[in-house]
Amino acid sequence: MGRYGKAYTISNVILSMYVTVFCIMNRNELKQCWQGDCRNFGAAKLLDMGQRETIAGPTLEPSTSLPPAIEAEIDYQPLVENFEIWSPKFIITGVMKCGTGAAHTFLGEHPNAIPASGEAYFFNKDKFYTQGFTYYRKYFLRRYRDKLEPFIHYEKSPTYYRSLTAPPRMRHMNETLKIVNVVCDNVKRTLSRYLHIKTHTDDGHFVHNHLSLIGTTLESFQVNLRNTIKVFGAFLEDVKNNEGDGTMDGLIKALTYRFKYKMRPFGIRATPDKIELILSDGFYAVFHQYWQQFFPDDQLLVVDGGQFLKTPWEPMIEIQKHVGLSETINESSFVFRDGMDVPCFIDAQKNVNCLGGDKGRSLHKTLDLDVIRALHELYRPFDNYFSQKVLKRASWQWNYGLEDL
Ligand SMILES: Nc1ncnc2c1ncn2[C@@H]1O[C@H](COP(=O)(O)OS(=O)(=O)O)[C@@H](OP(=O)(O)O)[C@H]1O
Repeated sequence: MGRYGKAYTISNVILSMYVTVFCIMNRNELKQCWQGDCRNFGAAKLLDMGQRETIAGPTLEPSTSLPPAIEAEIDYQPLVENFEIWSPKFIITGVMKCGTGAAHTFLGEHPNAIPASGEAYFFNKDKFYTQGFTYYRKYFLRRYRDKLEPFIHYEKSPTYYRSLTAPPRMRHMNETLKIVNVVCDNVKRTLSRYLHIKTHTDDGHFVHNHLSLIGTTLESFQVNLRNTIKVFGAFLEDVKNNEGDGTMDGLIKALTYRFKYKMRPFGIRATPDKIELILSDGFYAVFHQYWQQFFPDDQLLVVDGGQFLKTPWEPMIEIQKHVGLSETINESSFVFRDGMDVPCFIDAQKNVNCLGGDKGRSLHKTLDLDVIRALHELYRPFDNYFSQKVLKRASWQWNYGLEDL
């Protein structure tokens, strides 16, 4: 072989090495790697091929529109072996007290769905996330004899929906993950949340005495709530006019900024009135738009949790379709048992599965009419913005406490 022949062979080898590397990495990965950041190098492909026990993350570029402090907090954990097999394919992310337990329990009756063994709070609590995916995997090791292949794992932790770290961390875990968010009438949610805090403070389950800050009885809670609604309403008006442009759009944008920077009314430290924290948990539009930064709309399902009390098959059919399960659970899967005013699951052998005793606290309690009205007034523009502008669907028919008027 002559001098030119040798040079031709060497340049062909270099070219084919370059083409191979380029095929493994996408254009962005390559560019980043040239610039010295090779964390993303073929990570997803290595995972598919199962070549290493742990792989370096993240598989996706971090979002560009997060405050630097949050970017730093995300701290992606490496994925682990056999991840494709055990990891959840969908997650119920909230909303706390909206019927997430009903969604989780009823889905657990599906022959191809395997629930996690508890609420993991893995993606929003650093003390769990920093233990890595080996720790998270433990939630999915339980064996179910009655489940059929192919099965899919799922998890629910009802406070993921309002977390800054959960969406990017989940996307890092699996960019095709399906999300289910159960929202509900904020007036009933406020009552349920109070009763939840009261029960768990009284039984010593909660370490901090939140109850003393919001009202030790339902009566005193309502006295405080009346005052908070007034002060909070004025605060929101200020934000709308001074930080937004006086419109609802502007208010939502300003609140989104406040959410991302953990300011009042979202940051625990920045919000001295703890009732405001309960109320801002109902600004679903703010949270949902944040999730939209990380997942496409067709992976984000929102259902009305109020339906779990009357027609649970409706949200169940929507959820099964969304996560790719057969529509096994339908109207015939539910029964209203004598003496119980909530639907329970009934299987082919006539076994009945009702939700545990800590669900249904709010069903025989209510708030005073003036409080109900004031809360509806506060939430109506937010709920309408969420349904019409964000989800592009008809308004929710939320009128808790006003049904018979
Ligand atoms: N079928 C059925 N059976 C029992 N309870 C039902 C059902 N469907 C919805 N609900 C309502 O769900 C409320 C609890 O919501 P969550 O499960 O999301 O609560 S939690 O965040 O997990 O603590 C719970 O709120 P409370 O009434 O305040 O307990 C119920 O009203």
